[in-house]
Amino acid sequence: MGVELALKPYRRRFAQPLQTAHGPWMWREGLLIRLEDSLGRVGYGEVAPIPWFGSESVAEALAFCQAQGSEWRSHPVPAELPATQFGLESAMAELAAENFDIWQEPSSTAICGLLPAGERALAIAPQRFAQGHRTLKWKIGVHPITDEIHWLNQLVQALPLDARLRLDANGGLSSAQAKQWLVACDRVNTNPQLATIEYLEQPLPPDQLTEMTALGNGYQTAIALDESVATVAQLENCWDQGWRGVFVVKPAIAGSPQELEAFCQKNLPRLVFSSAFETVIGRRAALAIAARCSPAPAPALGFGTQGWFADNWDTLTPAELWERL
Ligand SMILES: O=C(O)CCC(=O)C1=CC=C[C@@H](O)[C@@H]1C(=O)O
Ligand SMILES: [Mg+2]
Repeated sequence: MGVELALKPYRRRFAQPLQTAHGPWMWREGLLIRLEDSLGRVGYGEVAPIPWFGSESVAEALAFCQAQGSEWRSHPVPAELPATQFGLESAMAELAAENFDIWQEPSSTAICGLLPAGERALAIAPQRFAQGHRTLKWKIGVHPITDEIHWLNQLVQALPLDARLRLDANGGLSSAQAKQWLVACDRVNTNPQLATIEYLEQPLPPDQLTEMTALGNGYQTAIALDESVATVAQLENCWDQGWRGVFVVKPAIAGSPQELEAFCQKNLPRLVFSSAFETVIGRRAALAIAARCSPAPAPALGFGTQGWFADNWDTLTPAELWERL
């Protein structure tokens, strides 16, 4: 059965640059995939790489897909192209599914609201709460640590008691700064009058797993790995090295969805699913994986990424988005 593959690269601009310890992110580049079989069934997929997390670039994904031509199904996607593995496998899964369009976007209470880095988080947090989010995520390691810890203390004073806060350092802290942050987090988490800090995400670079394990054992506040576990291979490696803290998983850059689901079902890890700032096409596939891998009660989904771009693509269906490009 012939399956035709069509590709559409895209670029979309953040309304405001996303500030993280990796630096400002202004443009999200990606690649949409459309498959159609001889029966007229269609499947969409998305390649949404994050090269600074270790994935391939859009150019590498495009070169691979174009080089395959009509033979694209006869060659396995190399492990070095995890975002391409996700995109192609998701598109094939949708093509084979009876009807992918029974789609239900999760409610805001099930989604973690994303706050801008810096002091602006103080003004945006109430808006996220008003939108229904009860878990919020704040990027740290962007401004001087004394300023950020000062803003943290203001933020938790302003949040309702049932709020949960995730702090994401994107591997940008030194060991001393990570300890400074964990002291500040434990001070909040031992005060029953304040909101809870759910975890400190990727405090150190991925090559410092031993230090992060020690931090996890030395403080009350949990540590989550993100950049350390970007692919299924890295998930398995950290698991095999004994990591039992939180695993933040971005399905769009993790590689094969089937392999990811197998890892989840085999090990039942403490998982938080996270967006790669993909479009509706990648989002639906990633959230479908999260739904299959997250036993209730699941932690809030790290998919508060809609509305961060300067376009209206988040309001479109996959077919409408494909036609728009
Ligand atoms: O995880 C979330 O809640 C939202 C997604 C998110 O924070 C990220 C997506 C992609 C790259 C990073 O800037 C960032 C992260 O590090 O988790
Ligand atoms: Mg992160």
